[in-house]
Parts: sequence; C-alpha cells; structure tokens
Amino acid sequence: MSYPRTTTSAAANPYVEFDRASWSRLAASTPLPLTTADVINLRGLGDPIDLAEVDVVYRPLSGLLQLYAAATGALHRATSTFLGERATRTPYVIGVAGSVAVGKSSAARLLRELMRRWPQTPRVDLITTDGFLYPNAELRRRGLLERKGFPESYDRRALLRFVAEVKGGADEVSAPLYDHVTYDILPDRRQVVRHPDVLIVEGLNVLAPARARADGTASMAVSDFFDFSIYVDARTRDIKRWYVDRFLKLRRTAFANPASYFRRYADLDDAAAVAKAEEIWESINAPNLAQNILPTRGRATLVLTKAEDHRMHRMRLRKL
Ligand SMILES: Nc1ncnc2c1ncn2[C@@H]1O[C@H](COP(=O)(O)OP(=O)(O)O)[C@@H](O)[C@H]1O
Ligand SMILES: CC(C)(COP(=O)(O)O)[C@@H](O)C(=O)NCCC(=O)O
Repeated sequence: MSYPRTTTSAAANPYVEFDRASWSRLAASTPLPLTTADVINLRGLGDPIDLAEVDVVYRPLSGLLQLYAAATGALHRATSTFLGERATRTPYVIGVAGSVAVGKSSAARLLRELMRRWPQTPRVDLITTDGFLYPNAELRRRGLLERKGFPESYDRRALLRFVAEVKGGADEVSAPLYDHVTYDILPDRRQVVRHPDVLIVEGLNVLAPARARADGTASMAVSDFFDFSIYVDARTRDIKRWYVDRFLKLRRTAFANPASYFRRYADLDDAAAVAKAEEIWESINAPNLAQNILPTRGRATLVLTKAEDHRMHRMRLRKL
C-alpha cells in the first residue's frame, strides 16, 4: 500500500490555504442575509467593500463559523454533563486583529450583522479594544501619548478581566468607550454587555501573547478566551497608503468637527496632510505593526489577506 508523499515541512504547516475562487465555493448553501445598503452602512471610511465581496468572503466565513460555534457549544454541554455540572450558556468569543487602517472594524461589524441573523445566535456584541486605552491624562503621565496602540498603552488587566467575565457567563459587564474625535476615553459612557451568544473582540493587539509575571510565570492573555480568531492582513505599503488616504478624507469629516483633537489638521493642504499622515504612520503605526501586531499573525485561526485594492485574495485556515 502506498501513501501520498508529503515533506515534513508541508505536513507541519498548520494552515490550509484557499484562493478567492476556492474559498467562495465553500458553503454554497449558506444564505447571505445582507443588502447593499447594509454593507454601505457597515463599512469603514475608505473601505470599498461591497455586497459582491461580502458574498465571496463573508458568506463562506459565516457558514464556517456557524459550524464551529455549534460544535463548540456541543462540546461545552458534553463537558458540563461529564463534570456533573448544570450546563450554562457561554458566549462564543471571536477575536479580530490586524494593523491600524487595515479594515478590521468593517470586518468585525459585517461579522456581527451576519451572525445576528442566525437563529442560534441572535445576540452578538462587538467591543473594540480602544476602550481599554488609558485616558490621555494617564498616557501623558506614563510618557505614552506617542505610543497609542502599543500594548503598554492599554489597561490590559481590565481588558482581560472584561473578556474573562463575559466568557464566564457574567450577567452584565461593561467596557469603557474611546472616541476618535476627541482622541480620548469618554469619561461618562460605557458599553454594557449582557450575556451575548457571541462576543467579537476587535483590536490591534488582541492576539498578543500573555505577559510574563515578575516571578517568570505567564499570566493569561485575552486570546486565551477566544474560540476563533481572525487576522486581517495586507502588505505594509498598501496599509500605509490606505492610512494616508483615510487621513486626507478625515480632514473634511472628523477633523473638521470643532471638538476634534485633530482640528488643526483640517486646514492642511494635500501635500502638508500627506506629510503629517506619513509622519504619524512612520513614527507610531508602522513600528507597532512590525514589532507587536505582525508577530501575532501566526496565532490566528484564520488569516484573511487583502490585495492592494482591498479585496481579499488569500485565506489561510488553521487545520492543526
Ligand atoms: N482620527 C480619526 N477620526 C475619526 N475616525 C477615525 C480616526 N482614525 C480612525 N477612525 C475610524 O476608526 C475606526 C477604526 O480604525 P482603525 O483602528 O484604524 O482600524 P481599521 O481601519 O482596521 O478598522 C475606523 O472606522 C476609522 O474610520
Ligand atoms: C485607537 C487605535 C489605537 C486603535 O485601537 P484598537 O481598537 O485597535 O485597540 C488607533 O486607531 C489609533 O488611533 N492610533 C494612534 C495613532 C494614530 O493616530 O493613527
């Protein structure tokens, strides 16, 4: 009897890879309960995603996640029976990671809307980790105002506690909220999460590994509570272009708001705005991507890679 020959490295590759066409053929019977108007409403500034892209990328993803969530629920119930415990419902937790300006928020919002339309999981909550950034005053005190988005700029303990409590079935847990306009935490508003069927946690660093404690032992990481995780990937030079293009657009929208922290950038001409955006990108977002975010890509269950026109062209799903 002969077996197919595989090299050791191919056998050890934990991912199975799809191109756009082969991915889109998966889960042909999964419905797509969204309209063009929904997609326009959900997409982020500068993200050209349309219903055709949602059909090709998110319909199969939605089918796959239904399968995973159902299997995880069944395992949870079987485990409770084995342990002689009363089966409690626990939310299915999904992490969405990737660079600033890669389009994580569009992806996370689309997933939320698709999953809300499944009969098994009508209650889907989405939180973004920016709510756990320290307020600007605290960042200033710690000398971290120029490091927003770096792991140390977040209250990681509070974020970990939040995700652990939601996963643990707490009735009501609340998270702080970040405001891009004032560039700070909103002092008197919080997002309340009440026992969702699914929790999506979106942010730059959600796949960061656990930190070592002073005594050398590892603490836990938020990703320890994830049932599934997605890394939205693209070439760094493409993401930089999307960041700069978005910055130019923000001049006429968010920056023009008198309350905007970036009000001073609203009147910059194109050349000055490009220079400013490139300066912020090169000093903050590019180093954070290279040092902290990209190294976590290999921890994701699914890596979705965008081409220069924002369309997903490669999907890698962990099979090991
Ligand atoms: N300075 C800003 N002012 C207003 N909105 C912003 C600003 N920067 C980013 N945003 C918005 O915040 C959301 C998250 O952005 P970001 O963290 O870059 O992640 P991503 O682009 O991957 O979704 C996006 O919808 C974006 O349009
Ligand atoms: C708010 C962010 C840190 C992203 O937060 P996330 O929700 O991904 O944790 C980022 O969008 C940001 O504003 N970075 C600061 C550098 C800049 O102005 O681009």
